[in-house]
Amino acid sequence: MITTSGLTKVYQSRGREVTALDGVDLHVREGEVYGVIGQSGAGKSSLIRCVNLLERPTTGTVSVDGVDLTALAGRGRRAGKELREARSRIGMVFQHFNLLSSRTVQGNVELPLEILGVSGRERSRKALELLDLVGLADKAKAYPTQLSGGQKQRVGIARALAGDPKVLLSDEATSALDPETTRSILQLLRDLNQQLGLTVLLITHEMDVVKSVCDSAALMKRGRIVESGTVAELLATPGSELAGELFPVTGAATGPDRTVVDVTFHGEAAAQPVISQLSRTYNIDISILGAAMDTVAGRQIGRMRIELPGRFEDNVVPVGFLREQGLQVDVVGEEDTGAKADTIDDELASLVKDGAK
Ligand SMILES: Nc1ncnc2c1ncn2[C@@H]1O[C@H](COP(=O)(O)OP(=O)(O)OP(=O)(O)O)[C@@H](O)[C@H]1O
Repeated sequence: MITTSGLTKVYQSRGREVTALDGVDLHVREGEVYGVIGQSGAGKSSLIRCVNLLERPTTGTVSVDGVDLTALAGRGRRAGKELREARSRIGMVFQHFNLLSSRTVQGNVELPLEILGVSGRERSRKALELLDLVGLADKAKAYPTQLSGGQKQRVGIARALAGDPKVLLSDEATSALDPETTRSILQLLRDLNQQLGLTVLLITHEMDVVKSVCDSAALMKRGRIVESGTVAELLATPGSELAGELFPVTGAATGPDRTVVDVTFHGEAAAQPVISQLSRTYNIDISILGAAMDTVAGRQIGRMRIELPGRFEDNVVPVGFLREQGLQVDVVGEEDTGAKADTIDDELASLVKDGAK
């Protein structure tokens, strides 16, 4: 739904060049909620502003719903109209809401419809329908100053939906809100994503935002995307910084001759009682050193750091059992996990053969 290829943005600032985007390739699938996370100055705002061409990229292309927006830009009056039309199908939600204080709530939602030339009656019908959708049907005649931050953002979202967009861009939409209001706005974005099939690209500096609503995420640093994928893919990537931050687990071995293992659960495996099965099958005591279980984008997912008695060599079979259950297992402190994994497979194979004999 959204693709950027080799996107760069270089600003000229007081006689020197600032590279805000340095070759960004982004792929957002239709119907997903995609989060771009990064620290201040990483280039997130520049990226989102280049996606709807509020900011013209220095090089590279942006296409949204199959339309190459960069090709539409700067081709005289007619192309300008095409670009405006394409933009009207991309909704945008801002951190500070950007509502007009002189207009009522309904008037704010009607504004983009006025620009699109929609008739008065139809504008009013559409605005009231959208206000109902975001849970503000009773605030149509209120003014922005009479609303809470969360309500203002709901108006901002209703306004962003006025042009029936297929894509919603969210620029730190919850950064100015308290945690509870943040949750309700994120839930609204998720509901709209599901009810309307809306594709949502959001930028944030808060990992909790990614955790609670995103299907996929990308980590930005110094104008580049350094990691990206679905949450499940990220969790399955050993050493992924995003996965580590989404599911931080800590805890050190409680003594010598212990094996510490990080187990990541997702998909069907998350619902199975694997730890108790492991304990019963091999008659071993298992200590949980740390855990982070959560529902991410509606799926149960998590990570647990457990400790098994004995050295790694003594735990080859239990570790193999966990892997057989479809879990991702990383042995903490084992340097060459790839080689170890092969060793485990070989040893398991020979154990199975021995058993058959
Ligand atoms: N209009 C501009 N002129 C000059 N430099 C700019 C401009 N806009 C952004 N920059 C610079 O580009 C870099 C990336 O900024 P950007 O706002 O995209 O990052 P960000 O990740 O969104 O940060 P924040 O979360 O603080 O908004 C920064 O070094 C910033 O100073």
